[in-house]
Amino acid sequence: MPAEPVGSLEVVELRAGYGKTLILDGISFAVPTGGRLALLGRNGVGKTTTLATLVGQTTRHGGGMKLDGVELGGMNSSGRAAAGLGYVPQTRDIFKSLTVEENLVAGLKGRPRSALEEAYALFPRLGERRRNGGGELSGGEQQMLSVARALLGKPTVLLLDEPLEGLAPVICDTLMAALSKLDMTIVLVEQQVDRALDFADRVVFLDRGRVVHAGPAAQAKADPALLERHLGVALAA
Ligand SMILES: Nc1ncnc2c1ncn2[C@@H]1O[C@H](COP(=O)(O)OP(=O)(O)OP(=O)(O)O)[C@@H](O)[C@H]1O
Repeated sequence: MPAEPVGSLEVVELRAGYGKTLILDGISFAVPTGGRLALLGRNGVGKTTTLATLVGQTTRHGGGMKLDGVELGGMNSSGRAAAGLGYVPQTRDIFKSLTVEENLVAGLKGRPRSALEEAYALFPRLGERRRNGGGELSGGEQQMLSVARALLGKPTVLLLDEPLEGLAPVICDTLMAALSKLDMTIVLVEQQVDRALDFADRVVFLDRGRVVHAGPAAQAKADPALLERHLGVALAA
């Protein structure tokens, strides 16, 4: 019997924020199993808040979010991770005082140590640096470590918050090439709009906590007026 498809995400009329402050004002979107969604918008429109809400780090005021049909709203963060959500926050929260390998072990979640080879296969650089401290790594290496650690938990949906921030173009290339090999559902928040639209199959634009456009990524990339309207930028020709 074929395995059940897993990793479908559905967000319905989600309202959430920080304490009483409402930031997300009824957002809805869906990502099918294996889909790649770019979540874009100007600064401060609620992209990080959307990912943080999915993993249970904000106050939910209404609406819901389902992973493979199971409502996540009532679960705490570790329950959501166990349900299949992987999260790579903007802060790249690796342990700087631990080695690369120790950081990865912290992401194993009960899996055998041999699973570390998956991380080293995806990012050979981490294998070379396995005995270095997290604090000794370059920004790009720290980001690789942050992504690799999230992947070791075997998520079915990976949430990535601005993974390319502050990285040199050649490192961005390496990271995006590795992410492109992943066979899972991905939601990507990213300021590098052209790279995000190349990576994703669909895009959602947010503005002030609402969805203002949803559609195919390629179509958005070919529509400078749309990008200008929702991002205030035009892509280089
Ligand atoms: N911990 C917090 N407490 C209160 N308000 C917050 C908190 N974090 C973010 N906000 C506010 O929520 C709004 C949305 O912020 P969010 O970080 O989700 O935006 P964003 O679209 O990810 O923008 P950016 O690209 O700047 O990260 C902003 O007005 C921000 O000031």
